[in-house]
Parts: sequence; structure tokens; C-alpha cells
Amino acid sequence: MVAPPDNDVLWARSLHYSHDGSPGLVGVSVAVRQGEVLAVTGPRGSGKTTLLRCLSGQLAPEQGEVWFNSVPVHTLGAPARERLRRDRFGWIGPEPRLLPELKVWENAALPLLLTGASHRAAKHAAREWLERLDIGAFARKRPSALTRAECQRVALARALAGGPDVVFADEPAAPLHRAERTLLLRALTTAARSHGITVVLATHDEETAAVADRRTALLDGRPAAAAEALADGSSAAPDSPAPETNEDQDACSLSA
Ligand SMILES: Nc1ncnc2c1ncn2[C@@H]1O[C@H](COP(=O)(O)OP(=O)(O)OP(=O)(O)O)[C@@H](O)[C@H]1O
Repeated sequence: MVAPPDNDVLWARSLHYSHDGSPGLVGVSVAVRQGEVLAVTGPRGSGKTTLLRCLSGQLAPEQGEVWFNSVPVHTLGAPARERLRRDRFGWIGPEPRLLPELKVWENAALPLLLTGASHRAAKHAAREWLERLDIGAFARKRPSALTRAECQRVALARALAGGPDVVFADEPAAPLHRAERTLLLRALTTAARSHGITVVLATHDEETAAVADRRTALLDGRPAAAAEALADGSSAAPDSPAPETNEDQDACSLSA
């Protein structure tokens, strides 16, 4: 077992995962550099969420390797993967999933409180991120007083407040209108770039993918090129890496 290259913060090779026997991932490889925003693209059901869940240690792949820096995530037991997720990763999905009983700042501080941070430190970090994301004024309100877009920003503050190395963003802007989507993606990429946070962004939406530095495409749980070759009847290896597109920095103008 050989650790991945030093400049890759996250690295996975030949991942296989099936959901109750039906294939979710079939030979997917991916590498993400420190501070990079990588878009994982593909139509609905192509395996994006399954890939993010394997990379973040929520799911243990049936085959293949996942490395976070020099940590072989695929060899860790469930408690160690849970600790890793809590301490080093942030997650934002399409739904904010805030706890209605808690104030906005408490929602944002929750992951930090779970890592054992003091109440004071967790509150400070949460409020700082709420301020940076322009929702500091709502800190003492309950989520029910906020719009959906504001709640999604609270979810982003929650993903960032613990000072993660990697944020996994699974269709984070999907339920939002265009203007709100642009704001949320700008907030995500600006936060990531100013703090050197790596982002793995799953999306089926071209405009959303355009904020990334680079993208990798999935189709039917496979790297898109391999899936297309399979459909054509040619002989591409099933676990060849997904084709990657180097996006010009102009594509990142939302984060300006
Ligand atoms: N918990 C589950 N149980 C059974 N099948 C699942 C489960 N989760 C995903 N799948 C199946 O695995 C495949 C990949 O799903 P996945 O959610 O990873 O794709 P996706 O690209 O993220 O799609 P979406 O954009 O709709 O979330 C799909 O065929 C899906 O139906």
C-alpha cells in the first residue's frame, strides 16, 4: 500500500460500491489537490453522492483505496472514519438540515461542539463564519425565521466553522434560485480559496460546475469515458480515471 502524491490532499483509486447489489460506483479514481475546487459532474443517478460519501468516509468502498493525506481511509474502522469526518471534513448537501430547536449560531457551532471545543470557542468560530457569509444578523434567531437560501448559508457556515481541510458539497445550490445559487457558490469558493480549503463539489448543473478549478465526470457509476466506451462496445478499462478538464481561471470568476 503506497501513499498518494504529497500534493494530493484526497486520492482514491478504483472505487467500487454497490447499493444492495445494484452498482453505485464501478472503478472510479480521483485525485484532489490541496486548496483545489473539484467538480464531480454527471446526470442524476450517475454516482456523484456515492463517490462523495466514499471519499468522506461515510461509506466504506467494497474495493479500492481512499487516502486523505497519508491516512488510508479505506482501512479505518467506522469509529475512526467518524472521527476523521468530524475533525477534518465539512459537508453541505442540497437540504440545510438545521435543527429547528437550536438558534442559528448553535446550528453552525454544532460540529465544533461535537469535537469537544469549548462553548466559547465554538460560538466564536460559528459567529465569525456567519458574519463572513453575511448572515451574522440572524445568529440568535431560529432557522424558521430564515429563508431557504439563508438556511443554506447557515449550513455552509456549519460546514466551515470546524476549520475543515476538505468540504464536500453535494448539490449545495440545487434548491436555490439562480441569484441565490450564484451567491452561495461564490461564498463557498471564496471561503475555500481564502482559507486553503479543498472542495469536492457534486453537481449535475453546468453553471455550478463552472466555479470549479477542474472537473471529473461520471456516468452510470463509472468514469464518463469508460461508460461511453462501454456503450460503444469498445474496450476502455472499467477503472480508467475519469477525464478531467482543466478550467481556465476565468471560469472561477464567481469567486472574485
Ligand atoms: N441508499 C441507496 N439504496 C439503493 N440505491 C441507491 C442508494 N443510493 C443511491 N442509489 C443508487 O445508486 C446510483 C447512484 O446514486 P447517487 O445518489 O450516488 O447518484 P447521483 O449522481 O448523486 O444522483 P443525484 O444527483 O440524483 O443525487 C443510482 O442508481 C441510485 O439510484
